[in-house]
Amino acid sequence: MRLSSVSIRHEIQNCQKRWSEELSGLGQSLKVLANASEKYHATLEENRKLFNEVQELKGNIRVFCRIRPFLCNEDHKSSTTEITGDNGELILANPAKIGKEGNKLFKFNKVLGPTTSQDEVFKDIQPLVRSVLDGYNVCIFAYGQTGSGKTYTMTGPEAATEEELGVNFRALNDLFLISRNRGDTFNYEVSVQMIEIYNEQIHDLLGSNGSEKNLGILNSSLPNGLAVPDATLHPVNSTTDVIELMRTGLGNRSVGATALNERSSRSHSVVTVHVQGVDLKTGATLRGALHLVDLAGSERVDRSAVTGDRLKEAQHINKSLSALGDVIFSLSQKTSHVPYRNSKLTQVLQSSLGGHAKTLMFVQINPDVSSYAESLSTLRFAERVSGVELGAAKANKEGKHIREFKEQLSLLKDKIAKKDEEINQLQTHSPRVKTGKRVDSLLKHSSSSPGISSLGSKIQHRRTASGGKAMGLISRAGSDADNFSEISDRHSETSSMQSVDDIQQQREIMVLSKLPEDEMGSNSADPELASFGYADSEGRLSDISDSGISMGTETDGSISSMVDFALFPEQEKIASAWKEQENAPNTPKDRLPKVTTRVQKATTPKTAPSSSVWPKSRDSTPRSSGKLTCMSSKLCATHSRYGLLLSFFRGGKILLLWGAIKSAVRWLRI
Ligand SMILES: Nc1ncnc2c1ncn2[C@@H]1O[C@H](COP(=O)(O)OP(=O)(O)OP(=O)(O)O)[C@@H](O)[C@H]1O
Repeated sequence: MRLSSVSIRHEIQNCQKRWSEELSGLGQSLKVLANASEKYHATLEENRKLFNEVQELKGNIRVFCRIRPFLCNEDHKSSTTEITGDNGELILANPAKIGKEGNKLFKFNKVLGPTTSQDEVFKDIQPLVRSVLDGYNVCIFAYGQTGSGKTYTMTGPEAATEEELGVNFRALNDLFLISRNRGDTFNYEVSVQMIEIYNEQIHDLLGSNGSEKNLGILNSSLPNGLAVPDATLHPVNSTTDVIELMRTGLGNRSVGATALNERSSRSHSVVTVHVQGVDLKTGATLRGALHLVDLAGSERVDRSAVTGDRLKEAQHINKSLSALGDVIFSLSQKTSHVPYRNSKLTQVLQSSLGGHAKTLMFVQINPDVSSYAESLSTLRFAERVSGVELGAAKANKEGKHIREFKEQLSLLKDKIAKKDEEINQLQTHSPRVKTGKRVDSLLKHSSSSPGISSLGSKIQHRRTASGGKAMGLISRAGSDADNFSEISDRHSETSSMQSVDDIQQQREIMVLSKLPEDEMGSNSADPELASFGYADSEGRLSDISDSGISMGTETDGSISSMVDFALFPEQEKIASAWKEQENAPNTPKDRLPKVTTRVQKATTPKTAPSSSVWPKSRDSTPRSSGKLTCMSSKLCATHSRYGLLLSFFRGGKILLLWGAIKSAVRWLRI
């Protein structure tokens, strides 16, 4: 008995030993497993991050799917959606099909379940919002059927508590917070615009006189990111400012009651936050814009049981959303033409959908069984959106000088636009202009060389080496003529008084003719043109005067016919004049300028100022010689033909007057 008890004890001890050894072995392998699983999770997390980074580099539109909770009046038991883990996967189950057959799997950047709070939603998009302060353009928009929670996500419910505030408020709050924190290095200015697109019309929601006016959209947004420049831009400095503005804006939104959602907004609302930051050290500027878009509900017209105005609204909404779909589709197909212009919505969002912006879409889902069809089409649309690559986002950073140049450029563009407007007004007021398109082109031509650009051309032509000074002089005369015609066209052509500007222009031409030889470029390639430079002012006065007269006699002798011819050259007249030129006995055909346009045909034979302007030609060749024509065509090709013609004509008028005064004085002396 004793022996057997000892052996049993030994056995037990051995067993215990083996167990403890096995246990420690198990423990070690468990540790290895735990390590492996930890690594696996870390790798998964890293994979997700890398995937996001790749998407960011490609510039993919990020898609977050948010499923709203059941409302009181909905059947809580039957949901069409099932979230599988936190990897962005979502299963949509078809209530008509039982089992796996009816399940459809969708994958997005993130799926937010019905219990996700507003704060959690914002945390996920916070980095995106903050990048606005680094000069990026960001667009966040909510898409989904009516009543799926778009307004809840973007703005929050009516009379929201602090926890219920939506993305709009939180984003602006966050921007204020960060901009204040960066106060030592950056000076930020934040301003807000709020518009709505209702029945394809754009209304300002923050305007003082309501949202009645229909605003226009720019084809490409201004450097400051404004696509709708006429919408009121409110500077904001605090959260209270923002809340005030949002209230005003929301109050102005078009709201109608549909059978689906009592508080259903029937318009797309776009809140744009413009941020401009100046680096206090370098003076460089950062410009970012954040578009927060609450789209109107996508709905099947039959389901919302609407008629009349509401039906019209629904049709407009669906049309603009399908235009959005077309844009998304062509972006994902990388087609050369993207149909942005098919709707106001796509026009407003153009810079965020096709530019180097960061774009995120909240796809809102109503989990109710009755909404299965809408949920399916919404998720399919979202899947297509997530495949769109916009290209890597780019920050809008500008050095101090570039900013200044850009400002100057936009000022100059403004001036040009104003001049064009003035010309257009004059065109409509002048009875003469109604008759011909040619005047259009004439005026446009002169408007396209405003004072500043012609100033540039003056300097440039003065320095022209190959053409010599004479050419430069002619060029200058040409560019001056452009200005001249522009200025004087504002006044009546038949006005008895010449404007001071006209006289000054003529004086300028004369002063230039007196420039010293070295500046004139005596080694001019074209002696005939160079000789122009030597003409004394007196001589040129009479020359120009002659030219005016001879131009008149070439038509029918009357000044009015001369003007008519210059402005409205008839086809046959031009053709016959041109034929005459060609058939002239002393005209070598190869020296005739090639006629490429009607305008040139019209002006060339007539613009050829009489030979007296060109001393050598007067002596050696007949007026209609090929040489002269060639010279005049050179002149014409270099500069505004019409402008020059008018300039000579007007010069002729002044000098005619001047000549008359001189002879009167002489006659009195005699
Ligand atoms: N996440 C959520 N938590 C609680 N309630 C929600 C949530 N999402 C939406 N709701 C509620 O659902 C209803 C409809 O939401 P909401 O008005 O935001 O829909 P919508 O998609 O903007 O509709 P519409 O297209 O007509 O503007 C509201 O009563 C809202 O409070």
